[in-house]
Amino acid sequence: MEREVQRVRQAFLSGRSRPLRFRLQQLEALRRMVQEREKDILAAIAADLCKSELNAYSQEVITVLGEIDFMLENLPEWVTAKPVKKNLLTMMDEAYIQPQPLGVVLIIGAWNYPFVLIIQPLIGAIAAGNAVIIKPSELSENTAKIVAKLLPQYLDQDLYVVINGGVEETTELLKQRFDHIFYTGNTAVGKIVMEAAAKHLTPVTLELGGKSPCYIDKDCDLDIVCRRITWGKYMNCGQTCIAPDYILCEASLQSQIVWKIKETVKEFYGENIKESPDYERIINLRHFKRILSLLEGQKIALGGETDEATRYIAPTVLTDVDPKTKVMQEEIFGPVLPIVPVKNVDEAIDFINEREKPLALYVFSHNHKLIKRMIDETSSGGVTGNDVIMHFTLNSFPFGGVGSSGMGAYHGKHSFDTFSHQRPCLLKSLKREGANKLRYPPNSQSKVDWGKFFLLRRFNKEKLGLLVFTFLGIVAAVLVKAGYY
Ligand SMILES: NC(=O)c1ccc[n+]([C@@H]2O[C@H](COP(=O)([O-])OP(=O)(O)OC[C@H]3O[C@@H](n4cnc5c(N)ncnc54)[C@H](O)[C@@H]3O)[C@@H](O)[C@H]2O)c1
Ligand SMILES: CCCCCCC=O
Repeated sequence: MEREVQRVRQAFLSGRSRPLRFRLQQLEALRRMVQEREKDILAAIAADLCKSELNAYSQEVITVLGEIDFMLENLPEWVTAKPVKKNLLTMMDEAYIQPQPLGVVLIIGAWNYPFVLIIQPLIGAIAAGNAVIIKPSELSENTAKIVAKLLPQYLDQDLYVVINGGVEETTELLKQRFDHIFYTGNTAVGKIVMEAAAKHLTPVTLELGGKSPCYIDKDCDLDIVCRRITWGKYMNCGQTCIAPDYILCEASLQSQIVWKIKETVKEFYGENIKESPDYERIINLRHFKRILSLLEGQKIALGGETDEATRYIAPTVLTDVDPKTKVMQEEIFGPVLPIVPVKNVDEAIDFINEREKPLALYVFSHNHKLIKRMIDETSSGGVTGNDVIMHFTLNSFPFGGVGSSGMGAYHGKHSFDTFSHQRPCLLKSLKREGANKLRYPPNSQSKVDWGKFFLLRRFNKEKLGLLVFTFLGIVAAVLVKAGYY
């Protein structure tokens, strides 16, 4: 492992990942890989999650292609040095911020969207000029294998390396020194990653999970609300980091919500859900059993049917859920939707604030003020009002968590920034030494006064213009009087 990381570091130190032209060429090669080997990639995702190729394409491949195009379009502007505002002491100097690659980046992916969750950060890391080691999730083994097979066929083999393996290999990998670690997965392992990173003072981005609440106000169109929630909750069989985890609403709304979700489930997946190409399966038996255990003692208002052999769990809704029960203590990450009755929006806000900060928050209401209030008085990684999931799709947004749902963010320019060091560069001349005398010892009151003038004095542009104009006027008058003109 050590030798492998060393090999990647040597490739980074060769400097070839840095030129803009190289980065663009690698991103184009990655796009070619996705386009030319689309069938293989879709088949791998489909095999891992019992997902139709159409769904694999629209949930993962589209995002990857969109991200590459966005980078190719904007990278030339992002890599250029940006001049910064100067003060009176540096007025004659060159001052700019130059984004630079961090070095060797480790990307650890999760299994639930196994392709996009490693390739999207990879795009950002390449765009920022880094070398990368990718560790896909071992639970989505088909995608892990295809990525390990394809990447070396299209990208620089020494700069971008896939290492497959489970906990043992990841533990070994985490002992190595990296310049950034980008981890996607559960919060418990997030802590392990951060602890390992701390040994080398390596910065981390942690894309974690949590229980994302969904508040439904009584003032809304429940048909539309339930259609949107059904889509976001049961997509990928509930195994989505930003799926609405549970509903908060007034008790009287529960029966209508259950009825409307039931109708929508029928509309989306037909009478026989097991036959629907749009309904996935739970990733493995361990997660299947974990989700089943969350149903114990609950009032199942919809669904609840399961089949262990195929790891099928029907779209399920629980009503009158007690917040103290197990289903409300951990992220569900499956097709089970508890409804927790609350009296009103105040109680909903308190409920959210008494718990860990979630990755996403959803609020449904015709009342814009109520949505704004919910946003102002709570905290979460991201928010979508009157819909679910959709903030993920806008790459001008930073995507990430807050508190126990994660730290750092990515997507679009935010990925480029995450994998870059914003290096401040101040270039002075060896001339004009006179002005520098002010800061050299021995110090004096008049030097301090000049320092205050140069560094603390605020000029507004008009006043400064007037000052310069007056100064030039005086110089001109002196010169005229001295007979120069
Ligand atoms: N914020 C996001 O973007 C995002 C996206 C997807 C999933 N998630 C979250 O991830 C969780 C589901 O993923 P998961 O954690 O089950 O995925 P997982 O089991 O695939 O684990 C994630 C990665 O961690 C590694 N890993 C597991 N145990 C480890 C250990 N002890 N030491 C070192 N590495 C280890 C795995 O090899 C894998 O690559 C959910 O909480 C979900 O909300 C978050
Ligand atoms: C539509 C794709 C959503 C991907 C969300 C990633 C987290 O699980």
